Amino acid sequence: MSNPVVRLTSLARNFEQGGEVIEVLRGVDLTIQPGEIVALLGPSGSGKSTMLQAVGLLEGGFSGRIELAGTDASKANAAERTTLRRENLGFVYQFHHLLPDFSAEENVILPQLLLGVSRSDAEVRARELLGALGLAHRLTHRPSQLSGGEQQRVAVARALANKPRLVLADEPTGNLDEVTADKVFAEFLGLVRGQGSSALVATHNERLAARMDRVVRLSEGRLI
Ligand SMILES: Nc1ncnc2c1ncn2[C@@H]1O[C@H](COP(=O)(O)OP(=O)(O)OP(=O)(O)O)[C@@H](O)[C@H]1O
Repeated sequence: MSNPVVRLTSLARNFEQGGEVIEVLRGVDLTIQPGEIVALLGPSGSGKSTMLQAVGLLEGGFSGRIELAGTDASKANAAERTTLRRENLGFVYQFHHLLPDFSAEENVILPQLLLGVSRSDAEVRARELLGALGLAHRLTHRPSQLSGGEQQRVAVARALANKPRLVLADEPTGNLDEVTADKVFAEFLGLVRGQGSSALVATHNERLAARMDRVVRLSEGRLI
């Protein structure tokens, strides 16, 4: 059997605020298998974003073990973490974080070039993804010329461009009205499933959570 995509063991994180220590994560254990789509629920401030930042290897300060595709990322140096991130992960946030001076297509091409994909292959992939998301007519638009739903679709295409083993999504449709959020989320899930990626999706939305394969909840620093 192949390695789990992620294995977290006793993941913990404290923050210090005004001399007081807040234990946000107090020993999180989680294993995600290839192709599994997991909803991460929890009240505001429970540590969902903190947990995604740990798995995304975006911040230090954590204790415990983070394994990505069989590699112990907790021991990796900064350069190794960057490589692990590029080769394994895709990110979608509540706000699109697209590069404002680049077109929709360029925003989806760039992460592929960073991984060494040829420009022509990257263009084919960008058009395939943007086409599947109904944006074939928006390739040359810049983010500011797109609607909120279109911007999030481009962000989804960018996250999936390199067929990451794991997509980390933090309230990916939290900034959209309900109807658009439902549509974009369905498209996101369809594409993630279609390419066999796994996903860990932080959300407040129980309705969206119910569409995923498994739901985990953060409560008092642990998963229940
Ligand atoms: N850099 C930081 N310094 C100090 N405290 C922090 C820092 N980052 C997060 N926290 C605290 O950690 C707790 C968890 O924050 P986090 O953003 O992970 O929660 P969340 O579950 O994602 O919340 P939300 O649903 O509102 O986005 C909060 O109490 C927050 O104030």
